[in-house]
Amino acid sequence: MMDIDTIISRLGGIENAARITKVSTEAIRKWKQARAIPSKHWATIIQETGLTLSDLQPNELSDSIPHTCPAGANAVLLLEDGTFLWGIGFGAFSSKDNLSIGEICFSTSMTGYQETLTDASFAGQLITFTFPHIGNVGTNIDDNEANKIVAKGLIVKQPITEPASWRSTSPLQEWLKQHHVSGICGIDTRTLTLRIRDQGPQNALLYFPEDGIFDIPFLQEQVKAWPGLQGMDLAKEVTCATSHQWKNGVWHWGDETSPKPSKTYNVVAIDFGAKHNIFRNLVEVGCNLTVVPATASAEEILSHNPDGVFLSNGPADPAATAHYTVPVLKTLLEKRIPIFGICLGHQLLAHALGGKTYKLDQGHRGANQPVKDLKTGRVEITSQNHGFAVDPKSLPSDAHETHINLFDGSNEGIASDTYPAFSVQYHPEASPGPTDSHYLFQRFAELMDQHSPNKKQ
Ligand SMILES: NC(=O)CC[C@H](N)C(=O)O
Repeated sequence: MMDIDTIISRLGGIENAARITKVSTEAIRKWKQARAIPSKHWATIIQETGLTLSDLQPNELSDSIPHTCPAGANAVLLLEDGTFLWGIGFGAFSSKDNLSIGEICFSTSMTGYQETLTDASFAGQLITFTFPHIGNVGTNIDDNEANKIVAKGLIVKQPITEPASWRSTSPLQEWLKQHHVSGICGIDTRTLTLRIRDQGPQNALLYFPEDGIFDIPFLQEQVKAWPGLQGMDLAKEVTCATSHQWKNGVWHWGDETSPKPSKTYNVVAIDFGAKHNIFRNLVEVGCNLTVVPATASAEEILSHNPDGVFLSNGPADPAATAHYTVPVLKTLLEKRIPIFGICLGHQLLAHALGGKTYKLDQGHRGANQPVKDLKTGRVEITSQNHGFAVDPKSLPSDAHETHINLFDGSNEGIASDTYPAFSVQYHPEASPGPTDSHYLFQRFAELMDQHSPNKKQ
């Protein structure tokens, strides 16, 4: 780790440092005194001194509390357990009024960082990727799963490089800036991941101040005071404002028009923070989609004469969202409307059937989770992003477990024996991830073929 005196001498002393950074010698003396350099000067200093990230970043977890920012770092990641990680910030600067605070989680996906950052299920969470190179292909206008970045912050190992893709329309750090989201690099993400794995989910705060001033006691207070995801309903914050139609199907290489499905179904999708690729896949199997807000009443949903209802993925604690959705879902079940749920939708269906959910010690986030279909014995490699799970023992006798996770045996799917309703914990739409489970969209179409209330009329 290089200290501030060495950096100033590398720049050729105070006079030269002032000339290179275009600030007064007075200001350089203040930096020396405070042992901190404001963030906006780092790019120039790195360029002029030829310093590398490893010269600047301690790159180890520290439980002791350094009250001054080490020279070279300009951003910090604080964990609730007292861990400090100094690093180099990118994307938007932080502000004290709008902190990047939430639960820290890791994703093992090697691709699809843009889809992950825009997946609304990540509301209230900071994401660290176990894959060290994030940002290599920039960002583009097609790979969004929502209209904005929903994750609270991004934590990566390597600095973001120039985008190497013909599809890129904006480098990752610029795109983050446009969406007012901060990132930090130079972090030992392996050690960080082990800490999250071993100690379980906890609060974290990423701080990248423009003025280089770190009010550590304030930041520590904030990270401790954040209430945590348990008991939190964030679906209301990420759902759509009003009902609307969804028309786009899956994007086919070189052709933006999907083949016309032979049958069509009237489907109402309840949006708890839905990923766009789920809707595209539903259109692909013939669904005419009406998307309604998370708080839509049963009357409103039924007024669309649905052949089926889809329950989307979404953020935070299903038990909190269940308070206002279970009465609606119970009405739909009683009316024998075919129901298909994904992730949060799966957990809400379990609640409506009388089951319970709990917080996992270790969430599943990545594109490599093996799931076994208990009926066929077939194993699917799935894309996942969840921190809560359905307790299969809590299910009533007329509902059964259909899929399990082969990493930890947790529940991955349920079906009702009384009602035409089934759901999965994982993400058959992938985006990012493998497409082994696409058949589930077809299964929903078949359920509507058999049980649509409109068929009987
Ligand atoms: N992707 C999702 O829908 C996540 C569901 C829920 N928020 C969980 O973390 O378990």
